Amino acid sequence: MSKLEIFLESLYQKYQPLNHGKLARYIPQLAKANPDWFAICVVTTDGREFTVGDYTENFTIQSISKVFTYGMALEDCGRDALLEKVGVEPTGDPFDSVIRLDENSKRPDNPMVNAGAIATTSLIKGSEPTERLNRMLEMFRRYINRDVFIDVSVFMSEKATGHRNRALANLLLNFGTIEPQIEAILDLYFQQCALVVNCQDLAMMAATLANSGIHPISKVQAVQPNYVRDILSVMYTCGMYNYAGEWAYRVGIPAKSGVSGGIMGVIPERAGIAVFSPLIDARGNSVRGLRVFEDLSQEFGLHLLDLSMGNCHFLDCLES
Ligand SMILES: NC(=O)CC[C@H](N)C(=O)O
Repeated sequence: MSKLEIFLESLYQKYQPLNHGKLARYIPQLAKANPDWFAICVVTTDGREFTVGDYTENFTIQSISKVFTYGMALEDCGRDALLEKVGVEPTGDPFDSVIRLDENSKRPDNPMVNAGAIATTSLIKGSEPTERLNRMLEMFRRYINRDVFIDVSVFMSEKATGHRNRALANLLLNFGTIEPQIEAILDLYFQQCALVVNCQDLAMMAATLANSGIHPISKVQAVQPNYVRDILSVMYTCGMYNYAGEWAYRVGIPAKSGVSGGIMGVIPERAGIAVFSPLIDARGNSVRGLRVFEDLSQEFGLHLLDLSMGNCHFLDCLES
């Protein structure tokens, strides 16, 4: 067994008993998750996979989707046009906050909070909703390398209860940031959040970003390489919501979390890492996920600054 496999197994044993945190309840379907689910996956940029726990368990991707639709909007509109609509400034506020939107008016701070993500999704090109949805699914397919689908009950559940996101969309419309078809825009946003993935998929998606946008197995270019740095920059500064600063300090990995309990991290040129465990803290980040990433970063020198200072020993840990 490689050092990495041994370490992943020990992390699983160490944190499985940790049952702090709560299931997300504000989307009723998410409350049906099993609080014991726990998986860790690492996929290297050359396609080697290391897994432990419930790594084939399906869940909806939720906010982690924001990373990928941001990449798609960059391709569809270009960097400058997108920057005019959505900034790249961390907020320090909860992911669904309306406060800064009202203060700044017109331009949401960044694409990783809900306001910015809804504005980003509104920029995806296509002549009508089905075409936009199909283009989005096609984009996700390039990262996952198999057919993809949407969990209709989670989608309907969020559509029926997502009043806060609807309020954000109305504010964005009021400021002229998005077009008037807000129900169609929200549908596409809720659909992207309801994309079904497992932990292994997430690690593969992260490994694709780590590999300049090329899927490690299929070798398909999932996103143009010149946008990968933009994507990783906003993940690094804004991906963990109002924990982003502490995350950069303690973990130092460009990452994104979602309320269904996933966290995906990118180690440039080396690997993608994903953890899935649905118990989340008050900020919406997986409790076990945070611990696992902290330990992995410490153990193998995965902090971006460790990488640039030559203190990373990730490649050694792949050896037996
Ligand atoms: N943080 C999240 O994962 C939030 C995603 C959720 N669909 C929402 O928009 O509220």
